[in-house]
Amino acid sequence: MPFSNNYTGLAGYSHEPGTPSVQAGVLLVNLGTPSAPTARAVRPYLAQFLADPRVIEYPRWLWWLILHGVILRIRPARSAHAYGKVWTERGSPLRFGSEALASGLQAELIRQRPDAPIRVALAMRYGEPSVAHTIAQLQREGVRRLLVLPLYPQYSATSTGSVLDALADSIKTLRWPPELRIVNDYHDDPGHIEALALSIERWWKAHGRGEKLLLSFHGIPERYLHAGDPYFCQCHATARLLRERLGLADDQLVISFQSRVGRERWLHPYTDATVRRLAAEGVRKLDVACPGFAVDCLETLEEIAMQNRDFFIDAGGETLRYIPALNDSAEQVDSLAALVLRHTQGWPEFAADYDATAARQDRSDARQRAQQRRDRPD
Ligand SMILES: C=CC1=C(C)c2cc3[nH]c(cc4nc(cc5[nH]c(cc1n2)c(C)c5CCC(=O)O)C(CCC(=O)O)=C4C)c(C)c3C=C
Ligand SMILES: [Fe+2]
Ligand SMILES: [Fe+2]
Repeated sequence: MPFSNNYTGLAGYSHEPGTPSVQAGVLLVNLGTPSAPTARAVRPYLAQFLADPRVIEYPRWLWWLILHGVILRIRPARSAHAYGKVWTERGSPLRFGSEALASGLQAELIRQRPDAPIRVALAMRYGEPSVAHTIAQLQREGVRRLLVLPLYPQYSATSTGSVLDALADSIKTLRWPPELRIVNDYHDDPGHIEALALSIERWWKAHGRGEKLLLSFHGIPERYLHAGDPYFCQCHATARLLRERLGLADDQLVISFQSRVGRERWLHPYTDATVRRLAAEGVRKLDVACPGFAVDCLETLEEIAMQNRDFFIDAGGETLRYIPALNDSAEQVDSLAALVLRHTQGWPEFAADYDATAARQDRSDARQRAQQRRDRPD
């Protein structure tokens, strides 16, 4: 199957056989998204997502019955309708946003390290291109050291932990896996906080400021917090650091959790209840940002910018303005490039005295010798 990421043809990387290979790679991983805004396409996506034991911690057989007996009969059509509202001619925002970010990061890493650039690839936890497929492709291109960077600033077992499962499964099928490093989270990375602050300030400069800033994070069942998931605390840490950096008073910034699924209690307070409460308390102009999402997606563009906007206005508010995710902005590209360079420090190709040109020649000679050995008739 051809490699489907459409930004792989960037300057500096030719994938023709016989060209010098790269040694270092970064694998960005995002959640994944359906291939079309139809119930037919949403169903297998939801089936894979919601069958993940990291996401739904219920007794397997009981959950299987509920998932296949109830949820997969109702939810695909409902979700497809929601996806239809945010779908564009470029496809799903999560997909093209993640691809644009990967492409921007690739260009920046080539700019910063022209002698030993790091190959950037994007995989999806659910759907295509899968983690396993993308790692196998990177290996064919000569990547021997790989930094895995899940696009989740805050660690949760349901999101980041699940990417680690996919990574572990992929490794099982490889005879000689690459050397691995993993970014567990970057919720308090100063460069990331600065990127968030700059992008919010840029937005305020263009549109003016609302009365309050609401930070809405994706929720998880509260039970997972009590079982030790650090996600809730990391969301609060991100929010506090951002509040301090923006110079906001305690009561100017509000935190809430969105996207609840099912009847169990999730992290509190809920976003829908919060926007209604703020309207009832007299807030007229509310700004909302979602710092837990690296790129915009259904949960920000439909749930916040449409659904919760309606809740706010129905409860007496005037305008709810959604401040876009970092997406492929220079702020995010720069902060992730810095993060990548920090996490790959000490890799031989980045040592000060490393001769990239000579090393490339060595590798290409070695590959040629290996090819000749393979071509030799036994
Ligand atoms: C911070 C990232 C995320 C966490 C944590 C997370 C937990 C989580 N999600 C569900 C169920 C659903 N999430 C859905 C969409 C969705 N979730 C995230 C991120 C996190 N989820 C993103 C980026 C998206 C958008 C995907 C897109 O295509 O744009 C959906 C699908 C949409 C729908 O049917 O509403 C479901 C379902 C659970 C149960 C959970 C933790 C237990
Ligand atoms: Fe989710
Ligand atoms: Fe949602």
